[in-house]
Amino acid sequence: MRGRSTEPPRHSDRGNTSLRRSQGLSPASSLAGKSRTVCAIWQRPFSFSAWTMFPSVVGNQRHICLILLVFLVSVTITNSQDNAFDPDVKPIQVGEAQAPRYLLYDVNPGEGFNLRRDVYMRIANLVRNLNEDAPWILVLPPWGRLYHWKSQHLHQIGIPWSTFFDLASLRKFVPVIEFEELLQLLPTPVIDELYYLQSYQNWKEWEEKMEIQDCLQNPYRRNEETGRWKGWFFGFGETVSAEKFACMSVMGHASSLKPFLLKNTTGSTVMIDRGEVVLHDRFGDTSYWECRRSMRFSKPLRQLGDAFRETFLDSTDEADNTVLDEDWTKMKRKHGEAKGGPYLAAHLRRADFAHVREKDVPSLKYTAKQLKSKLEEWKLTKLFIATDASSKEFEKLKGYLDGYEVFRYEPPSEEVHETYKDGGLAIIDQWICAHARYFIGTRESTFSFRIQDEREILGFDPDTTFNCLCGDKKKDKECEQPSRWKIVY
Ligand SMILES: C[C@@H]1O[C@H](OP(=O)(O)OP(=O)(O)OC[C@H]2O[C@@H](n3cnc4c(=O)[nH]c(N)nc43)[C@H](O)[C@@H]2O)[C@@H](O)[C@H](O)[C@@H]1O
Repeated sequence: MRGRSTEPPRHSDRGNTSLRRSQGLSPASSLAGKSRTVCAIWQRPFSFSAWTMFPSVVGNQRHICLILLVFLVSVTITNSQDNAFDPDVKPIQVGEAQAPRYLLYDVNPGEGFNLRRDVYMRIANLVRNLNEDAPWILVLPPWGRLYHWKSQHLHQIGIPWSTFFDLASLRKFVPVIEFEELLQLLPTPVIDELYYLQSYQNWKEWEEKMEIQDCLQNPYRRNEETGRWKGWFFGFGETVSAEKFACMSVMGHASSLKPFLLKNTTGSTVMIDRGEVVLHDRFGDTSYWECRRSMRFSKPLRQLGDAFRETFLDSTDEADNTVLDEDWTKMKRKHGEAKGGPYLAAHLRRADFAHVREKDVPSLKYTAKQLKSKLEEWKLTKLFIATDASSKEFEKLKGYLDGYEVFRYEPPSEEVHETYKDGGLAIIDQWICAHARYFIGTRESTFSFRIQDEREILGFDPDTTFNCLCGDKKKDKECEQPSRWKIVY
């Protein structure tokens, strides 16, 4: 299967053309809210302050409400008529709002943080697509049990998304809630339907298809007493279970699950595990980038990164032209607008990566040689290194970089590490790399890819972003540089 341990090919283009659409909830779901608003205004006397500012409008209030109501009903009916995949869907009647349904997902336990972020984008686009027809809410899978999070003294399970990301920003793309919020809403901690995705075996030609089949593997177990299915459930497996379970073979894009979810499931909570099996609907289009832009890091993490930049790297947003608009939907930068702080940043992925992708990861000595050459070219003396290398390796690398100021992020207190965990420190590393005058990453690492995205959002010249270190053996050959996946609005 493509795209398991590494990011999927960045060229997925087959898919549902209906993905290009305006933002926000579907007409159906927004109708539920809008109809309530309309009725509230209808019943309200003329004291409603915004309206009283415009007497002529207030005078026609009832007429406007009536027109709005007729318009909203017709929009809903038109949309339901457009619904090609399910003729049975009934148009929603005013005052009869559909309850939202909840989509949960999980990813192969072996995957790292930044590949998981990529899977979030596939599922978020699916949920956005679902919302064109019915109100669905995406349930954010708590973070935990990640192979790369090595700090044993920290409890790193069941971490809510708000620790790492700004939920208000995510919600400007698609409705989301934390898993623990969902548990508070449910009468019992039971997920109605659970589908374990798997790839088709021995396929010859790629075609979009799916079917319920025997499980090739299954990490869930049926409890004979209750008949319910038990499993990891983001570390909440002691209490959480699923009512129904099936394995589903899939070959397709994330939104290929839409008709299945709308027509073949009835539960109010539906979970798909192994979300990485489905591909991006489209890689690199406007919708992809909107979702990516909505994945703002949480403010405290950004502030910690900014404080480090200012203290050690003489870097501030004002001086570097990297001022962030708090509302991502309003932020649109041109390439080259961002200048970046007076330092060079490198992401040096080592640990397991150095074994799995031996040819792409240079030795420390050759890394230093490449970095020195870039520092000279850019006339910079400060170097920030984000790395999962051990302290011993880092000191060795520093030894090769004599004459330069070399920095690595250290949390200002143990409390910061305890609060934001290994995942938070990695995000701060990414944030600092994203603000450098010049960035060079590790080939094929999704950690480096996400830094490249961030720099595209900030408006850097792509020449300063899409660069990677070369393996030792590539010294004399041409070293392939990363594809330039530029932002589109
Ligand atoms: C070999 C493969 O590599 C793939 O990793 P790759 O794409 O680089 O990137 P990720 O999927 O993020 O996984 C690498 C993890 O290692 C840590 N890490 C890597 N580089 C740094 C760094 O510079 N600073 C800090 N603080 N932490 C770092 C961090 O926890 C990060 O999420 C994995 O997704 C696959 O599961 C597999 O392990």
